[in-house]
Amino acid sequence: MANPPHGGVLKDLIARDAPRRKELYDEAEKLQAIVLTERQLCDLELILNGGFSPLEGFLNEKDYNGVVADNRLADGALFSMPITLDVSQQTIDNLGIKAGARVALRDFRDDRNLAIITVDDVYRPDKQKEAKEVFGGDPEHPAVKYLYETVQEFYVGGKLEAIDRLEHYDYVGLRYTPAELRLHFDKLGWSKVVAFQTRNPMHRAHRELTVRAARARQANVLIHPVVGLTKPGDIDHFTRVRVYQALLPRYPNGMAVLGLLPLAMRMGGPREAIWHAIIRKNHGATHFIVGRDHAGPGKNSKGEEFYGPYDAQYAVEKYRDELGIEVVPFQMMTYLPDSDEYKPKDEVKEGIRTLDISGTELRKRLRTGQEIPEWFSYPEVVRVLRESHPPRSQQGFTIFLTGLTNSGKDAIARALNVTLNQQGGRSVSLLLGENVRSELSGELGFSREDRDRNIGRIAFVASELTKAGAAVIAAPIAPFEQARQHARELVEKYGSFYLIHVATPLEYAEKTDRRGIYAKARNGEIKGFTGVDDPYEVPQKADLTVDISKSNVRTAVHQIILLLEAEGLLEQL
Ligand SMILES: Nc1ncnc2c1ncn2[C@@H]1O[C@H](COP(=O)(O)OS(=O)(=O)O)[C@@H](OP(=O)(O)O)[C@H]1O
Repeated sequence: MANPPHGGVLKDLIARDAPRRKELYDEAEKLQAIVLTERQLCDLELILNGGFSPLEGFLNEKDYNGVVADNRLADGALFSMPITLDVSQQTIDNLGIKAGARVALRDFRDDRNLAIITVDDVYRPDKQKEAKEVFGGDPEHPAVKYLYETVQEFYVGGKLEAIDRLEHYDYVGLRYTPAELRLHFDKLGWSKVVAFQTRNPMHRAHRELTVRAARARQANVLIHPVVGLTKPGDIDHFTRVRVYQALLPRYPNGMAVLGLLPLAMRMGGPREAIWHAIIRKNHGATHFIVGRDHAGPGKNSKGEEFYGPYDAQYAVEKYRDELGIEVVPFQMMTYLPDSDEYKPKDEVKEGIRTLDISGTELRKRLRTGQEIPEWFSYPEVVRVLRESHPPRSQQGFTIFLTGLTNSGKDAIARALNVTLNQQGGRSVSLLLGENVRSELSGELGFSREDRDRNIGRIAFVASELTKAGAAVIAAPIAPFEQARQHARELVEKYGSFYLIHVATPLEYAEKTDRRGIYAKARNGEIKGFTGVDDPYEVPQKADLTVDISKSNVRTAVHQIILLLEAEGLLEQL
């Protein structure tokens, strides 16, 4: 038998309300609806399927206050994370949200009504208190930032009735609800299950750790990775799930099961560890691994940890009797090359050689294509990671040339296009200012606002192409620093961005202008022309500055190629 859920009863609202589904569906069609955000949707899914038992809805003020202050719902039950439905004053007014009202909760992805909330109360949370008590208060903590920057001013509390489950289109077969997982364990005859939480790829150390934890208790393993929302910058869940799938056959004798958890993490360290344990208990696990710095968000900008390395372990220890799931505290595993085995760090005798590869080092090796040794990970796992992290020579990038009309930026862009095509290995996209203007920005003029919009479009296209692995060459005037910076930020989400300032002086650009465009600007035929009667902000930190009046197009292209070469972006021929 699987572990009893938190509070004794699995609050599987989907199953509970199934007989009334049609009735609720029809009612919701006539109700006002709150369209849920991504995080609210994740929370809703785990309320509806019982993953957050004993919750049956979003917290009302009494429960919220108890959870924030004391890790307790109003009835005294242990619960450590405030699960709240935040709305703006405008939404409250528009939808007429007040105590007693029934409001539909809608999925923004497909406009389906998933539940009805009967409103208990609408209240204004003390965000400062929530930030401090729940997350420790550091304004740089991602959940605190989210609380201040994204969460609306009011919370709506109330119980839910379930209309339907959320639709998923990825890894459907691995998305077990708590009830499904419990049934699965029953079918397998598993009575002891050690759950392992992760938001990262798993390697040999994790496999050794989980097998060790299970063997010591004659238990099985639930690999229970988070696929809802994790920390920005984490490896995407698509890649991670392929990693877990590749790792699974490495467990002895079918010891482990893989199930995906649609949780929106808060990176709340100790609070999060208690919450995670409750969630795993609800999914039927009897044991839960809590490692070093469990669910911690790393360091703040001053280099300080948000939590102590073992704060999460102390927190679960404090509530061990009430938790009803045995917490397995774990040290970091380290590799002992002389005996070719993994051991928890605290069990390694002094003087014994150990080897580790940090997350940063791993990312570097993936980026550069450097070897990842077999003692660290399995070849099939590394293969999956390499597919999603091609070496620099196969990654996309954007060369963003900025400068005055006839500065030579277009000639450099065209010549670079030819040079990169000759090199091969990537598709090359050329976004010349005038082409973008005719194909994408036909309705825009040359006011600051329109220019920003134009650069915004170029940045969007460049970032999408960079994501797809292309070499992008953009050559608009882009006279404003802010818009160029925005373009950099957008592209750098997916690849490298290089700002090339074509700093050919105005006099030269004007003197050599065979199209007569400067003449038109001078005699007033074209108004607000950059360099003539409209400003050009000189880039503060260009990656390269070239000047056609002093050298030539060939030299400029060569300099750019050398830059790309030095960055490892060009195939080593
Ligand atoms: N008022 C005014 N100011 C500046 N440029 C003007 C203007 N009117 C038309 N043009 C011609 O439009 C071409 C494309 O400009 P951009 O899209 O690169 O400008 S911006 O980056 O949006 O500011 C640009 O050509 P290239 O510089 O050759 O691309 C200009 O010649």
